Amino acid sequence: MSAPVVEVRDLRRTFAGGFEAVRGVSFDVAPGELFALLGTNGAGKTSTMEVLEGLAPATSGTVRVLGHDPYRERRAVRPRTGVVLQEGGFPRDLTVLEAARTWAGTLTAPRPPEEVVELVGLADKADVRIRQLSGGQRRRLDLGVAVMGRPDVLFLDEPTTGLDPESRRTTWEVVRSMVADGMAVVLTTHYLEEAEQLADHLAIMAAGEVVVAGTPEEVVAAEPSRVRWRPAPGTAAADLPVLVEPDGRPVDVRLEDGRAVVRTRALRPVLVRLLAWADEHGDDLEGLAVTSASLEQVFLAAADRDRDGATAPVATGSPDRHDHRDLLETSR
Ligand SMILES: Nc1ncnc2c1ncn2[C@@H]1O[C@H](COP(=O)(O)OP(=O)(O)OP(=O)(O)O)[C@@H](O)[C@H]1O
Repeated sequence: MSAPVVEVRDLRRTFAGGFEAVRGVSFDVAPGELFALLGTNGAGKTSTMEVLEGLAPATSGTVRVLGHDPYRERRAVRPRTGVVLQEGGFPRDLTVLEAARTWAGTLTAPRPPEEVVELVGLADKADVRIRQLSGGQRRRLDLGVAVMGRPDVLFLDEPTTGLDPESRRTTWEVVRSMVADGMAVVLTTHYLEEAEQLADHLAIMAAGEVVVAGTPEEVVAAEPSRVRWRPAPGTAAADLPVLVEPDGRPVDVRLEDGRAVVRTRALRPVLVRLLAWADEHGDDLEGLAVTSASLEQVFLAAADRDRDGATAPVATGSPDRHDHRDLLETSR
């Protein structure tokens, strides 16, 4: 396997005043991989990204980008890194194409500016001045400029916040094509759909720690699916089915707000057993609803842990997955 493009080991970052915003974060990003960093507001995503981008030193721990310390060895890292310029990076009197050409002039082997302008869907705006672009169009120009030098790694801090769905899609297509060409991308986002669509691996941060990490499938599989129904009036907890998972572990079955609720990571076999139990006991399982775990559910559970102040990492590996989102009617 090729060496990781980004290696983060036990990264900590404490701000002046003593606030520890990043508390022992570790992850790797391989070439041609998109890694998404998710988390609630203030979870520490930007504080982490700034260290990766070489804008701030780590307080402790190790960060390597392309084998170098991005802060101390900025010169070695910077030319091979894609950075999205802050808005206003170009004189606003320049047209889109002039700005792209100006930037190309600073690079050793740039993509042709016309190609980049086309790539980010701004071909029809090539001769429009930057001051006349919408905010979303400016963001796309920034992205085009960031990938113009064919960097090995691209850092994107909330690249699609505030973009309309079409601009967001264009951004996704650009990022996808870059990843397909072998670029590594580290992305922070508040859009779970974005992470689900793009990420090879993701980590959810809460209060400065990674609380869940893995492929999107692993992360979702770590959260139990739920089966609910309305039991007959007067049903007590002792009347609920006693179910076991295929490995013999007892299934969590309880009464919640007048509903019977089953939580399991082995949805299919447990559902089969529940239906057999219902047949045997003449129970209609009225209002039966199956909710497969979703990234949103995992995110909300992580946010809850954040609120509770308990951020023990959840290990995810390659669990025996029973993902039947396509087969079952789901309800939230
Ligand atoms: N310069 C600073 N000095 C002190 N505390 C800071 C500083 N910058 C950020 N913080 C704090 O560090 C924590 C993490 O902030 P950070 O911007 O990394 O979060 P985030 O996950 O990117 O959030 P968001 O989703 O809102 O962008 C927050 O509690 C924030 O208030």
